[in-house]
Amino acid sequence: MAGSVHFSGVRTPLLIKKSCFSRFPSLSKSSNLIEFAASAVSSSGLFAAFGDGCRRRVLRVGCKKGVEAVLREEASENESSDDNAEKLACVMKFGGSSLASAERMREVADLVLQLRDERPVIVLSAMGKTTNKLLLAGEKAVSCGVSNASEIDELSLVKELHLRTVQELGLDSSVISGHLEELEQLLKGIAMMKELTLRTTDYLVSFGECMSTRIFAAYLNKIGAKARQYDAFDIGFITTDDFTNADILEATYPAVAKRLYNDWINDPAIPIVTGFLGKGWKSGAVTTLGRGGSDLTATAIGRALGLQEIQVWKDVDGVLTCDPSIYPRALPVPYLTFDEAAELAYFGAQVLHPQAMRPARESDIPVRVKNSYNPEAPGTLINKTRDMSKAVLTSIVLKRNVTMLDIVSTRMLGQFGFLAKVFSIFEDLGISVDVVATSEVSISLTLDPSKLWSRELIQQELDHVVEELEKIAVVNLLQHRSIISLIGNIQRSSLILEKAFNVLRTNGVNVQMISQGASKVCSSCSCLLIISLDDIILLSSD
Ligand SMILES: Nc1ncnc2c1ncn2[C@@H]1O[C@H](COP(=O)(O)OP(=O)(O)O)[C@@H](O)[C@H]1O
Ligand SMILES: N[C@@H](CC(=O)OP(=O)(O)O)C(=O)O
Repeated sequence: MAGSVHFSGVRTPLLIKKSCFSRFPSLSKSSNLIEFAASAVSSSGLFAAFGDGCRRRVLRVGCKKGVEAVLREEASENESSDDNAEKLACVMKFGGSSLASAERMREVADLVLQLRDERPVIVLSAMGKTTNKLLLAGEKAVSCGVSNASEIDELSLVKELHLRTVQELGLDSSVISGHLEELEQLLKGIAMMKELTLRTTDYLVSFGECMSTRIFAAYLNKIGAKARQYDAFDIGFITTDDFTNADILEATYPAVAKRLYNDWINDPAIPIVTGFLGKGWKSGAVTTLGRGGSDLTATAIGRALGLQEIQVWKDVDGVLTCDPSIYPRALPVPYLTFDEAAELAYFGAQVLHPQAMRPARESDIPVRVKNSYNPEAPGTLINKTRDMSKAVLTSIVLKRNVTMLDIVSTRMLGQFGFLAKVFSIFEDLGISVDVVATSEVSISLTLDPSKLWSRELIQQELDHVVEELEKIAVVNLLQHRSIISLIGNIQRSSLILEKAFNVLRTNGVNVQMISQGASKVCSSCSCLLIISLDDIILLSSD
């Protein structure tokens, strides 16, 4: 294959079904449009800065002049009244795996109190596997009939987990009973409509984070640590209206800073914020940031408040050399750059949300990945740069069940406009392209199903893509491929590839596509090898 290139960032917009939410009053949690919706789109890009006097902290604010002026004014007012007050200094995010039970909530509360001097903002995901259960409950509600909606197994499991947790923590069930009733009503509504839109899906899963944060805040208050619960969609997390995969808009940063900062100054209490959730700037409805999106909530808060450190607490000793479910002897990687971490996440490492590094990188705030089950472990520290002199291969990521297309032009050599036509087809169909390799007359690429949340591309969509491409090319569709991403030192890429190919050859595995992305500025590279599913099974068992 000649002239192989890698475009890791070629993305096309997601097609979104029109929602029927407005016809569904019982589902309409919040119909208010966001006050500063206009500033979200017409952001002036002006930046204001105010420091906290004693710390390396610059709050950069990209917003419309009006909001900016208000903020600056309030900041200076606040600064005069709180010169000696201690400011919020770090954000600690705990995922579902850290919050699976009452016992885990207690342990996380102990951890938060031990690190109280760091004056943290806490971001929480839903408890355990609640998000998956809510999604499944929603799917079942579509076809189970209104009278059966209350009996959906997953609803019972969610209720049971949350009520048991509340009881074991010695809290009053009123902390979440309203949410549980509303959740049941919502499932009945879905059953009645026999339809689950992306918008309703987001509203449905939001119950997980809304309940976990309420329980945790109530527990901290009960044990005498003053805490205050916040729903992210109520404190300024403004997003696009791309339900199930929304992007945070710039207006979020000043709004969140203003709300958390003012409350902290006026009446200090540990802020407990829902991860994963936002508010669509046009619809005013609850949105979510894509699976694992609480990591992004944490880094966005870090950037909004100009904090000193962002901590992401998981159930592993940091970012590991590969997925421990594939290779149990995987080791923690002590240091990573933002670019390496983003690359790792983008190519499928479940440990971090693909977009989470962006706010941290933009504001240059270190991110520490720690283990809530083993707080003593040093974890992984992610920064702008690191010493690469001894680095060879940093991490291996496996992405399974990838669809690959070989597209060969039916025209003569040297035809111009072929690539443009191919990509415009993907753009029109709203399908995201992942890895790309080209030669003079052909192009091989893989399709990224991640924008179509929690499901693979369906056969109908694939048939449609092939049909459109066949108008200009001969197309070969290959399903069930796997991408092995080798993330390592750009200076050692030949050594990395030599070793990788040695292993593959020894195991009789043929590589069907190869692509290397390298950035001259970030000194790391990612080599992507695409092989068949059978071969990956062979390699994993070896
Ligand atoms: N390279 C990797 N390093 C660390 N964990 C990984 C990696 N690849 C996959 N994982 C999986 O990611 C999980 C941690 O992420 P996640 O489940 O999202 O945590 P949480 O829900 O607490 O945010 C680990 O339990 C591990 O199985
Ligand atoms: N609860 C959401 C958001 C999230 O970030 O979860 P976690 O931190 O447990 O991966 C999800 O399951 O996707």
